[in-house]
Amino acid sequence: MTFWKKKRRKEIMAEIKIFDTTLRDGEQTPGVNLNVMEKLEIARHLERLGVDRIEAGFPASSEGDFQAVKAIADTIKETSVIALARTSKQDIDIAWEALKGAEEPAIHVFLATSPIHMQYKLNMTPEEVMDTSVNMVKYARQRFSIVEWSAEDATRSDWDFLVEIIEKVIDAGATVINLPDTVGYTMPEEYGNMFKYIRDRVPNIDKVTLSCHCHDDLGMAVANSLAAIQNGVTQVEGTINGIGERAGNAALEEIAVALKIRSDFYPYHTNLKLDELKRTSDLIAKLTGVTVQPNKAVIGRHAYAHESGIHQDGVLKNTLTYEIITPELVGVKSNSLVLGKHSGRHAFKEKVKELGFNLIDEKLNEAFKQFKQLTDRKKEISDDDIFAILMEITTNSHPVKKYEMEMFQVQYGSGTTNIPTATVSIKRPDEQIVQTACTGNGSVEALYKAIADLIIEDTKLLDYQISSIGGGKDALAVSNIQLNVNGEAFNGRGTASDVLEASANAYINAVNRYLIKQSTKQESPATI
Ligand SMILES: CC(=O)SCCNC(=O)CCNC(=O)[C@H](O)C(C)(C)COP(=O)(O)OP(=O)(O)OC[C@H]1O[C@@H](n2cnc3c(N)ncnc32)[C@H](O)[C@@H]1OP(=O)(O)O
Ligand SMILES: CC(C)C(=O)C(=O)O
Ligand SMILES: [Mg+2]
Repeated sequence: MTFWKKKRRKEIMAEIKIFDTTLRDGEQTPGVNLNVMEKLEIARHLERLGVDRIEAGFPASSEGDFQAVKAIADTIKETSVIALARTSKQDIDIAWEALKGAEEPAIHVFLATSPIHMQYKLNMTPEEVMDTSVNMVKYARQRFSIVEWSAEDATRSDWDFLVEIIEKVIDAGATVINLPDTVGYTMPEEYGNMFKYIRDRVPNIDKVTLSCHCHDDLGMAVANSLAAIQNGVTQVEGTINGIGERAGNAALEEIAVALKIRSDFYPYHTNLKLDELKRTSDLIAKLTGVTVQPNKAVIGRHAYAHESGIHQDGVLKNTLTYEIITPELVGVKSNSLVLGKHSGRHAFKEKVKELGFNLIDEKLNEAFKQFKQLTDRKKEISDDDIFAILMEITTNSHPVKKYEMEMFQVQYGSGTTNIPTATVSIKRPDEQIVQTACTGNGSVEALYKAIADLIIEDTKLLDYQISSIGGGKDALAVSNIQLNVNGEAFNGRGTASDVLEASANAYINAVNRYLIKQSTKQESPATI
């Protein structure tokens, strides 16, 4: 295609807005519990990725969510920030308090419309659902110029009821209508037909943006979203890496890249900077502790790897034989700056930029110091190693007093005479240094028993994973754990060049995340 033909085609390609709900629906992934600093860093990455709207949370649901939405609304200026609310004046008021500092405050009000939800969950008649939706959309419009209304469980709702209620909420002032497939039940053709049915019958439908929101229970979330787009939807909701409640949400990276690669078939485009996808995905995987499966479409680690001889032969002759997406398109770098023992500040600063971080001088110096310490222990420093340092620096600097590991020693043993024994010394938040020794069936168990003894909070290990980042025998160990702290689940992560040190760091990290959450609760009441 010539340059002018391409330009002309782009002009006639309709724009699809990307609504990212990684921080709201994505955080509903079991065990995921992001703190304010982490959410803010994710929001910065989403802003740079070019999403059109960030759903930052559900402010009325908790103090932590309120704080995070407020911090994001006050900081993110290039992207519209939206928050979720039930059809309740109190939820809408709390959302306003969190969002009023945003460039363009927007609210997302939802109420279920399916018979099963109305009867059993809400205990409301269809008429009550209709009146409540209309009244709360009107109420929200008194403050917000953008009001999205969602018919929760739309795909199991009566289509004629949807036609009726949608017309009324648009008259009440809704500016976006979202029809979610809340339980991932629908099929592509059926979902597309539902949007067509609504567009053909709701007389004022052209006044609003139509939005889709799909879950992946039957593995159809991306296909369903594309079918919705083909039937008049101009906003698509989803999460990066497809994380979310149950089987997750539609993976935004898959939708955006499908639209790009098959632009011959789909006359649509998004505003995403596709080469930002990989680092955004990496950050979210690491902060949430939800790792991306290696064969995941678009951003999985194997998505660009060719294993078998015939494929390798084909790729060597012409990459197009087996590669429909180039790794560069989504920001998978093949030959970027390699850093090591002899690298200086300039190269390090460049690498920090390349990895998507923007650090003030003080933090940059701290990161450089940690990088240099690592080069004393490790010959080759990978991007993943540097990424781990930067994440700790940017998201772990909350002023709350935390637990710190002072020293630990593990004596390994097998058989009946040598019992694994760990001696641990930690500094508690009140600065007191305490020490104990414990035995266990293995080194990690002995270590964790000793740490648990010294931690004041009641802790119980729910899940433990260990993996490595980078290659070679001096790769960094990463431990991702889930810990019950005083009755609530927290993810913890730890990185170190030693497996036991990474494991210990993960345990302490999970408890410190609990402390950060507690301090957020005390700092500012969300109730107004
Ligand atoms: C499809 C979705 O993703 S919806 C969003 C889901 N997200 C969340 O639930 C966020 C986390 N949730 C929470 O922290 C809590 O559930 C809270 C704070 C929101 C509410 O907690 P509680 O007041 O203890 O209520 P609980 O969760 O037990 O029950 C939900 C109540 O909200 C009602 N409700 C559910 N949806 C709506 C709605 N859209 N509008 C108004 N009320 C609603 C339910 O009927 C129920 O009311 P009831 O107490 O009169 O029976
Ligand atoms: C709140 C709504 C939009 C939702 O997440 C769903 O229905 O899945
Ligand atoms: Mg959802």
